[in-house]
Amino acid sequence: MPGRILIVDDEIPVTRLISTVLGNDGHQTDVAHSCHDALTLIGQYPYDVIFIDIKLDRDQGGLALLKTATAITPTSRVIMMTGYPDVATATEAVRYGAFDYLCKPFDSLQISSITRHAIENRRLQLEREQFRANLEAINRSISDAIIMVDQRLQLQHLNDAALQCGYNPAQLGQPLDQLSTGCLGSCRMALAETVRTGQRHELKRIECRGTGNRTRIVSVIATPTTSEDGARTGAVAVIRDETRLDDLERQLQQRSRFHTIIGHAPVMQQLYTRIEALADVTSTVLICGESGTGKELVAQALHECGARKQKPFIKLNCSALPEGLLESELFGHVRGAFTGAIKDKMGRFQKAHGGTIFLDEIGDISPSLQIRLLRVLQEREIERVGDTTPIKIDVRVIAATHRNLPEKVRRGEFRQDLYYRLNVVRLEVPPLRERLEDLPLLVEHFLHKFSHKFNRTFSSLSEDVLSALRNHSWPGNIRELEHLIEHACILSHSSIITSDDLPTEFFNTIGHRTETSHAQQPHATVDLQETLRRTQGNRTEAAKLLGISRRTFYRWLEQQTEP
Ligand SMILES: Nc1ncnc2c1ncn2[C@@H]1O[C@H](COP(=O)(O)OP(=O)(O)OP(=O)(O)O)[C@@H](O)[C@H]1O
Repeated sequence: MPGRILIVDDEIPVTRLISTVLGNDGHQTDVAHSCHDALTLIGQYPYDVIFIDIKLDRDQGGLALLKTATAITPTSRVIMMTGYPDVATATEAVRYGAFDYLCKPFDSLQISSITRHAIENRRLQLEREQFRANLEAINRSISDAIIMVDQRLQLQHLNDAALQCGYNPAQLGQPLDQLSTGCLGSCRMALAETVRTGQRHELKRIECRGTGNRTRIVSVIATPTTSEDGARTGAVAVIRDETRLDDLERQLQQRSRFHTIIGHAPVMQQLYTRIEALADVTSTVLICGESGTGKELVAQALHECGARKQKPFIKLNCSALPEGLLESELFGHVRGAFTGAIKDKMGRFQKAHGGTIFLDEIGDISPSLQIRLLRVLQEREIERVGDTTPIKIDVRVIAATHRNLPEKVRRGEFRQDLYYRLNVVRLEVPPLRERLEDLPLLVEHFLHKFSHKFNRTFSSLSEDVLSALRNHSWPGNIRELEHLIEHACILSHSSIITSDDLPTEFFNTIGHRTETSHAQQPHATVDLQETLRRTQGNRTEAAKLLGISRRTFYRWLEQQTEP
């Protein structure tokens, strides 16, 4: 490989010889006969090789030039020449950075060979440096943290991203087990494991507490490193921040519907997870929650999720029937058991055999029925009314109540032993006011439902209605919302539900704090007559102009015209 070479010697025959030989080898050569000339040339061009005579300028001037030249152009390979070789000078020259040493007299073969080696050596060094620079650029630019250790588990390398994981360059050379990054150090454990076993070690989606207060989700892959001859040299860990991916996946996994239950609020996600976990648990489940929160839907989902889903799901509202009738509904009766029992009747427990029975409003059953139910739950067998023959049943019992059962137990109105039997597993269904973020989703669901039912299209709610809904306290929960939307759909003349379509009572309910609460009273500064004049008597336009509903406008108008 041809190079550019400087030959520095005050002996003209020497410079001529070298120049001729190297010129013949295809190199480009420059010659200097003094230190001064040499430095001028070195300052202009980074030579591949520089030949310097040690005795330059009739002194040891060559060594001084060597020092200066290697400082100016550190990658140039300097070959020292002397006619009086001795070990001390050679050692000194190498110490100052000379690449090699040539003793006079030398022949053309020696010149060619030493130059070739020097150029090759320089090329390799430059290549290595370029490689290192590239590697560093890559290291800096990638967002994955990279941590390298040697076989003794001493920290060898960190990239910029590793600083985010709590490492810092001052720790280089320190043993891993003495490093503190303010976390559990899972990545260090992975590295140690890889060094110990020589195997790749992977940790998926673990928490990384690194710097700052933000906990990140990261994946770690530790891989063994080896030298060229295959000997193990340590391990490298790549730590990838997957927080965003994890968040997105979590969002994707968040369900806005579970069986027939609508809702994507975090409390609902927890509920869905619990329902799934309980799907095949045979223990009694007690579903608690205010009226209208969807307890029945939860019971249904529990049944649908489990292995019994092909079998019957039988429900019974325990507060809907008088005691005698309820008893016969639950357990069945035989002909003649009581007046009017003209034939045998199968009870709901028997009908639910193999499946699930859902006992709604369990808190309302009478004390005598409580005893009978307790026995059924304990013995898993029933006796029909008017018959003492026990009948085995295989039924999963799900009960629900909107009442405070512990309070009823405390007051002696509900048997404690039955409460414990029912309360083996308990599910709480949150009230709507605790998951108002689900309002738009529920509204959309019901608009869709009533579009279907009334064979019309209800697409949305006006902004003021939506904000009124958000400010309502929802004592009747989702049932109340469902009825409200149904009412509005019936009254609505368009596909958009406005506040005119809502029942007046809705605006009078406690907890309502919206436009309508300020709409109860016309603001003193609002001149309705003036607004009407501006809209040429058009009341709808006037209401719009004031940003209130038409109905509110009428009410204000009435109030302002009252004597
Ligand atoms: N999450 C929900 N998604 C869709 N509809 C719901 C939801 N929760 C309740 N509903 C609807 O609201 C109404 C009342 O629900 P459900 O009967 O399940 O409530 P509940 O808690 O059992 O009431 P109660 O205590 O009065 O028996 C039903 O029409 C039901 O479809």
